[in-house]
Amino acid sequence: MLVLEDASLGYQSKKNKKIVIHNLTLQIEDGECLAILGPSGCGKSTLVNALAGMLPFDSGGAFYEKDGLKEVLSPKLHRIGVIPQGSGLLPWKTVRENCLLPLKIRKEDRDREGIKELEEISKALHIEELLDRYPGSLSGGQAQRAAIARAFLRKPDLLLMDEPFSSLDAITAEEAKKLYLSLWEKYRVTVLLVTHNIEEALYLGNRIGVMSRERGSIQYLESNPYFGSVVKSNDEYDKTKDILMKHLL
Ligand SMILES: Nc1ncnc2c1ncn2[C@@H]1O[C@H](COP(=O)(O)OP(=O)(O)OP(=O)(O)O)[C@@H](O)[C@H]1O
Repeated sequence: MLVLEDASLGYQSKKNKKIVIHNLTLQIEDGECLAILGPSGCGKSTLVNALAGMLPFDSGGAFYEKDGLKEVLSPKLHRIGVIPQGSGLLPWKTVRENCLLPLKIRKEDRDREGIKELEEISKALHIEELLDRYPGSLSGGQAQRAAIARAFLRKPDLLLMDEPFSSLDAITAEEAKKLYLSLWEKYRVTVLLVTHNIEEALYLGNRIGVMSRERGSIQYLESNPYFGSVVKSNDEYDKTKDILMKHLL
């Protein structure tokens, strides 16, 4: 379980410190996807970067609890996967090398096992023909699916997704989300998804939180009956979207 306790952080300029996340507390259960919606500039990427270990918390912090043991969340101790808005693939490495790199870096080069799993995951994401290609020769949707493969191959303790489908056109994004979800259902990874897309949050989040711009606080839609369902439109669904939209404004 991921636990964020009274976490605050911000950016220091020459003149002052701008606090972006104020005393934020949240939990994500093992195998749960918490989708956080928030208006532009409310601090979604800042939160993701802090959880990925790229920005330090000023106070409070993030912890990973397993089997009664609570440790400070850290990329040194935990496998933290990130799927950013752009794929984040290294352009000078093939898709296969990109996918296996995180295992190599952490000396988790599970050789045959890793290679076999990569084959399975890339088949599930329909990218098995692309493994020896370089990212520059892929379409946006293909590159994003490669980034999903790379993240799942690590079997992350925590997967962070920052607007992972927002650079794709609607049809490509829908396909990539469907493939991601089928993989998530198989691996049951603990996920924090940040997005400004209400329908995406309703489709991919077991639970939805809305982050406000002013206080950095989060209001929750505790249960999400639309998780995993492609809903075109109906009164209840539209009402739920309206409620979320009101929190966002
Ligand atoms: N490196 C930085 N230095 C100073 N301020 C920053 C830096 N990065 C982000 N900010 C500021 O922190 C606030 C939160 O930014 P952040 O990128 O986390 O928001 P966001 O919710 O992800 O926005 P968006 O949805 O537009 O990507 C914004 O006001 C932004 O200008």
